[in-house]
Formats: sequence, C-alpha cells, structure tokens
Amino acid sequence: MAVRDLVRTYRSGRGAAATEIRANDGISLTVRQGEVFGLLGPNGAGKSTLVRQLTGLLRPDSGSVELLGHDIVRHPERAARLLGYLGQESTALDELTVALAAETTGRLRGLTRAQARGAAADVLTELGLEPIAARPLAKLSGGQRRLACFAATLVGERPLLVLDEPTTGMDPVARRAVWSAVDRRRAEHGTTVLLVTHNVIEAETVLDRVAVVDDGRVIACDTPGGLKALVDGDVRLDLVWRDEAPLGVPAVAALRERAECTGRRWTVRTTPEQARELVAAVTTGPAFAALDDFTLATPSLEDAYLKLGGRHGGLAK
Ligand SMILES: Nc1ncnc2c1ncn2[C@@H]1O[C@H](COP(=O)(O)OP(=O)(O)OP(=O)(O)O)[C@@H](O)[C@H]1O
Repeated sequence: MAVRDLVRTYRSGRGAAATEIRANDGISLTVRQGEVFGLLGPNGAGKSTLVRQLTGLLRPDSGSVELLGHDIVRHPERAARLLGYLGQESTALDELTVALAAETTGRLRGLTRAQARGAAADVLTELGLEPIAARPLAKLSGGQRRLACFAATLVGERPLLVLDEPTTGMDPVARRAVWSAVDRRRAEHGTTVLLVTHNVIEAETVLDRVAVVDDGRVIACDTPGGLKALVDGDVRLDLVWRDEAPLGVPAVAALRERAECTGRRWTVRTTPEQARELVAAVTTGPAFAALDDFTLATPSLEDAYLKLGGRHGGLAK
C-alpha cells in the first residue's frame, strides 16, 4: 500500500462563517505486504480521514493511494475487492443477527450462499461467537457488537484488513481473539493489516511498524522499539497521593512545577538517577505518609509520542 502526499480538507459553513479543517496535510506512507502497520495519534489527528480515503469512501483533494497496484483515487470502487474494512461506526448490519451479518458480508463479497454460510460459521467458531450467533447486533453489548463486526470483516478473506480501533470496548478475551485471528491470517495468507489505535500497550505488542499522526501529518514512522529509543534512558515515575499532595515537603513542592498533575496522580519523566532521588524523597517522612501508591516504569510508546511533540498530553482517550 502506498500513499503519497494525501491532502483532505473539510469545509463547513458558508460565506464569512465558512471554516476549513485540513484533516490530512500531505500524508505519505508505504505499508509492506504481510505487515501489521499502525496509525497512532490523538483524537482529531486525521487517522479516520486517512483510512476512509484508503478504503475509497472519501475522495482526497490531492495525492495518490495505491493498493496492490490499483489506483484507488481513480477507481475507488476497487477498494472493496481488495480490503476488509472495520470502521468506527456500527454498520447497516445492526438489525441482523451475528450469523446473518457475517454471512451477508460474505455474499456481498461474491461468495455463494453455501460458501458464505460455511465461511461465516468458521469465523464465528474461531472468535468464540457461537453462543450469541442468533442474536441481533443491535441487542448486544458494545464489546460483543464490535467483535461481531470484526467477524463479518473477516468473511471472504481479503488480502488487506483496515481496522479502525477494532478492540474498543472489548474485554481481554475478545481482544486476544482478535489478535490471534489477525496473526493467523498473516501467517496463512500473508494478509496486510492497517490498524488505527489509541491503545499504546496494544500498539507495542501487535505492530511491526507505526506511524504517529498529529495534526494531519505523519510526525514519525518506525518500529515501536525504534520510537521508544527516542526516549531511551528516561523513566516515568507515577505518584498517587492519598488526598492532597504534601506541599509542605520542599521536594514535593519543587516536583509540582515539573509534574503532569491529574487529580491525585502526578507523572514525572526524568533520568533514572533523578528518579531514584525522587523515590527516596517521597518514600520517607511526611511525604510517604501522604503517598497512596507509586510506580517507576521504563518508557512507553506514549512517552515517545510526547517527546515527538504530540499534543493533547497523551494518546489515551
Ligand atoms: N465530516 C467532517 N466534517 C468536518 N470536519 C470533520 C469531518 N470529519 C472529521 N472532521 C475533522 O477532521 C479532523 C480529523 O478527524 P478524524 O476523524 O480523521 O480524526 P481521528 O484521528 O480519526 O480522531 P479519533 O481518534 O477521535 O477517531 C478533526 O478536526 C475533525 O473534527
């Protein structure tokens, strides 16, 4: 998959009140076959806008999208044959049962009724959805519905899967089922996966490479390990106070100037030496009496993102 200089502007309002948002501001990316490639970035960064152009659902103002040799800007209708897309919104399939939603997707992708029924049954078994196969999507919990939509996306194998926050709202068992299914397709069919995510833990474990998107631009593109190397050497200290922070302790008062404070939780990114001194200061005397919990952690992809100058104080929703 190759994206070159993609620009997409949304216009709203008319006349003097008209506003423009440049949601994609010259995005270029290449995703290799068989790769699990992630788009990571804060709300409003332009990830869904990018994905909707890749899937032929939205026309770019300028730039090119090539999927397996096909020009998707010129032939958006070809995208449906090349990729399975799981969008953020629940779909038109909502009134159908889980089994019928999966089967219908297979039929829409050109399978015969028997093939679609067989493929749907296999996918439902694979994802552990058999117990709720006869229930309408609209009556399921958010996580169950998401998993059912993911199941439908897999029916009638496509060489490319585009998944926009597939595991949102899922419990750990469902999430694991999603990643096993993705892994299996990659191993057996060389399926390429483009994944939009906010979940940095997931990003660190499942992605081969990740593009960090911010304000409609790609501000970094590397392996998760490569991005984390940007913050190598730093550690993160999280302090949670029982109640008010003990600002009478000079070390704590000084710390407030550089910590990110969210309610009772303070986060500081610093060198291991300084972190050791800080831990020593807060684990003695009145500071310790006021401390509920603390953790010292090695850098995460989120720290790398912040170092890159990402806005909004982090990626978490
Ligand atoms: N249909 C639309 N009309 C006008 N503006 C839009 C439209 N869709 C998105 N935008 C704006 O474009 C920008 C990018 O939105 P987009 O949905 O692509 O971000 P995102 O990275 O997918 O965000 P999230 O993580 O919240 O899903 C935002 O400022 C958003 O408000």
